Amino acid sequence: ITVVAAAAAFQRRACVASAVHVQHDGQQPIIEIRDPTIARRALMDHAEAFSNRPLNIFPVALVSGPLRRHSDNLTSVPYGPRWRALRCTLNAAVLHPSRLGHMDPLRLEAMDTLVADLRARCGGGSELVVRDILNAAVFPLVARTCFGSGVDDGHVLAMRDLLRAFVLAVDGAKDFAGSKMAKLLHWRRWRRFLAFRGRQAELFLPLINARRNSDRHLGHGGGLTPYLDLLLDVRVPVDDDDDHTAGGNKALRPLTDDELVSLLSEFLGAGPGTVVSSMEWTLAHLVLQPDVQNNIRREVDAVEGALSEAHVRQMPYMRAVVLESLRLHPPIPFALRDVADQGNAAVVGYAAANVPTEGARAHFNLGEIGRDKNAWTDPDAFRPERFLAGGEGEGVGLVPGPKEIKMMPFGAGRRACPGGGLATMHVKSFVAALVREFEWAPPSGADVDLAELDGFFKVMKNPLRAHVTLRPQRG
Ligand code: HEM
Repeated sequence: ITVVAAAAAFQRRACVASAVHVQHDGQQPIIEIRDPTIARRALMDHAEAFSNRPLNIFPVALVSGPLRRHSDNLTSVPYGPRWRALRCTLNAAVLHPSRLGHMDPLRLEAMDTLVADLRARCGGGSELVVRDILNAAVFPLVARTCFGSGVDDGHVLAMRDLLRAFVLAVDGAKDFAGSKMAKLLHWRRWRRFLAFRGRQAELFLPLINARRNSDRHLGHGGGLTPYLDLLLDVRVPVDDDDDHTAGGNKALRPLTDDELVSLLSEFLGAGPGTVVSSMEWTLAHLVLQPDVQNNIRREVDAVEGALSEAHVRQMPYMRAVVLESLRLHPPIPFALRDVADQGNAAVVGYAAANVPTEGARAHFNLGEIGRDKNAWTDPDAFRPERFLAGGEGEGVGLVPGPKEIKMMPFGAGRRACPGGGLATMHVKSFVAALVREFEWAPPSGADVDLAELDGFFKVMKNPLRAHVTLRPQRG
């Protein structure tokens, strides 16, 4: 959640001409990188220097003072043994490719719920705004991946509402970032913002304690282990220092309640918003390009029965569509890094004497990087075919390898997003179900507006409205 929140705090900059742009946000210089070659040099060749995010990633600190480091999540923890332990835990839980199929029962249930909801709303055919409908299906899926399938609907709804309110508050927090005077002027909103932390704890701690006191090791039976269970079992180094760990001080401890709340809210914040944003952008392009929709339908209609992970994994055109959507509309606008010293600033191509860059942040502009005209022909066009065999994007994956960056919607280097496989599996599966059951067309007398809004997530400025019609029964 901190990654996406941070992105919200720093809106898209006006200057798009140069590959690197420096400005101050009132507190520290921000070096914005828009060029994939510079991004690769920093994140791959100088990975060591660009492996941490800024500590003060929110416009205001949620937990301040010495307590701050004690409530780290994976996004904020410095690169080191604790980061490694947390990242392995997340991978082991749900993100490892071998685990994606274990989520089929939960995902298929969520897809059925979504299809039933849309059927009920569209009748013979009707115009719908889809974002909230998508979110209503995706959020419970992510919440149950996190807390287990036993969490009741009321609790899921409360978490969803809290997260939604938090997103709005982060967008609003820009007004009081930075200055004490602004905090005084906006004190009501500032206090409300700080209260989120407490409300998250109130919602999560009963679930954490219930799980802690249950026989949670029984009954997974080779199925999906909730993320929370793994967090309760993990032990992290007491001393988060590579030298000490290597030197023998390998004392371990369980995670604190504060850390658990941070990690769980990171999971709930990272998943649904990004996935729904990506689904909405993808559907918008399908509405605009019926030929693309039909190509997907050919792959989807070839599947008999449930759209399992194994089936969806075998759909090259669908994969290409989702990659193209992420290239053009990365749901998180920026990847952030610390630029600890002047030397690191030189790596990204900026070390001018007139702006001290010591202690700066690097903002990798993911949208601009994905539309680089040296990497792509006609970079602003939605053309999934580029990712098929023989296309200029053949071999491009979710996260770039060390040699070349052509797009990086999930970031790059050591701190790249570990959730890409899971997220794209969700997007592909839901879109497959929606294209199988419904025809998607523009609303009558209106067009689809592809304008972007860089808020907490990069979303459609005007939420997608589509004419949705139930397809005739097949076979
Ligand atoms: C379409 C969906 C998603 C997009 C576009 C996305 C994008 C990103 C980006 C751009 C970053 C920063 C990478 C960097 O700094 O190089 C990131 C980090 C992260 N994401 Fe995602 N993400 C998505 C879904 C998810 C999901 C589903 C999860 C977890 C369930 C997740 C968990 C994380 C975590 C934990 C980090 C921090 C990793 C670290 O610092 O080691 N993300 N994500």
